[in-house]
Amino acid sequence: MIDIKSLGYVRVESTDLEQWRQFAGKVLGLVEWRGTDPEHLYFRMDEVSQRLVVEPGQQDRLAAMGWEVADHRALSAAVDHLKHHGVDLHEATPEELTERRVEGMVRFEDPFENVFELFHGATYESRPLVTPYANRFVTGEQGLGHIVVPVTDDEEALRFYAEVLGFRLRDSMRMPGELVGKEPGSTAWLRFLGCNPRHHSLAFLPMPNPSKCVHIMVEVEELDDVGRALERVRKHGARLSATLGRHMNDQMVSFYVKSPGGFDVEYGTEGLTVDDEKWVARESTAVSYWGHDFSVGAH
Ligand SMILES: Cc1ccc(O)c(O)c1CC[C@@H]1C(=O)CC[C@]2(C)C(=O)CC[C@@H]12
Ligand SMILES: [Fe+2]
Repeated sequence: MIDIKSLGYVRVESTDLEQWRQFAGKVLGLVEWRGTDPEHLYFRMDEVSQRLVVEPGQQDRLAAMGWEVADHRALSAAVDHLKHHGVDLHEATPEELTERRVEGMVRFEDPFENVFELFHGATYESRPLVTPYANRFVTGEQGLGHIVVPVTDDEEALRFYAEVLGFRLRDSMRMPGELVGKEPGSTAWLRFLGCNPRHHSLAFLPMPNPSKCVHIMVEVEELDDVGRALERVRKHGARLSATLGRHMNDQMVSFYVKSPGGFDVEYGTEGLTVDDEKWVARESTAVSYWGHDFSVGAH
């Protein structure tokens, strides 16, 4: 069994760390924090020592997603389960553990070369977080937000994430197959999966993406925090990918902005929380109730 509790951290590879420093701090309102590698950038969103890590690299892309499990027993049960399913595992080196400030970690790839890290025992800080714009992030048992990854086979993706990793299906959206290179008239599925009360922590889009990420979403407590962030997007000349809108499936009010990583960051509030005992997975028939004009991202 794998019992993933939440999306714990995101690691990004960057050709220009200064751009990420400005974007994460000034646009998103994250708090830069000292970490073990002076060449890396570390950002806090809450008490956890590092929620976003930016490492220098040859490309601008997602490096890894960190998924948190409860403790050492949960991690070793997950390792047994993954081995049983034939997943190739890399055990963290002592250096990797030190740099991530976690007690245990294993890394593996899904069938589409998306990099997953399962970890336990992250450090957390005594110093309360003071964000630059007094924005407060919704984290806790809901984790840092959600992530949408690219896949090339929507059936295999659902099998792997639900049957092997234990995510629960929360919602689906139908896309015309020809949009993603399948035969005309066929269907491709966009799936939204959860592992805690957050409506979705992981979603996939059946379309390849060189940045290895479609977007990550961070949630703030107040609509005013979203509005202020939208003003900072303009002020700092960041590119909007979609206008403000309210999603149908998780009812989140959000906008999308281009990050220096080549993928978007969705910045939202009022996301739906669900109870697995009562939840029924359905098919949403629109991206949004209103807004979310993605055509602004084309220019
Ligand atoms: C549809 C939806 C529901 C909840 C979300 O948090 C969410 O991000 C989305 C949109 C997902 C997706 C995207 O991010 C890139 C552009 C996409 C592929 C579309 O053109 C439709 C759905 C969009
Ligand atoms: Fe999203």
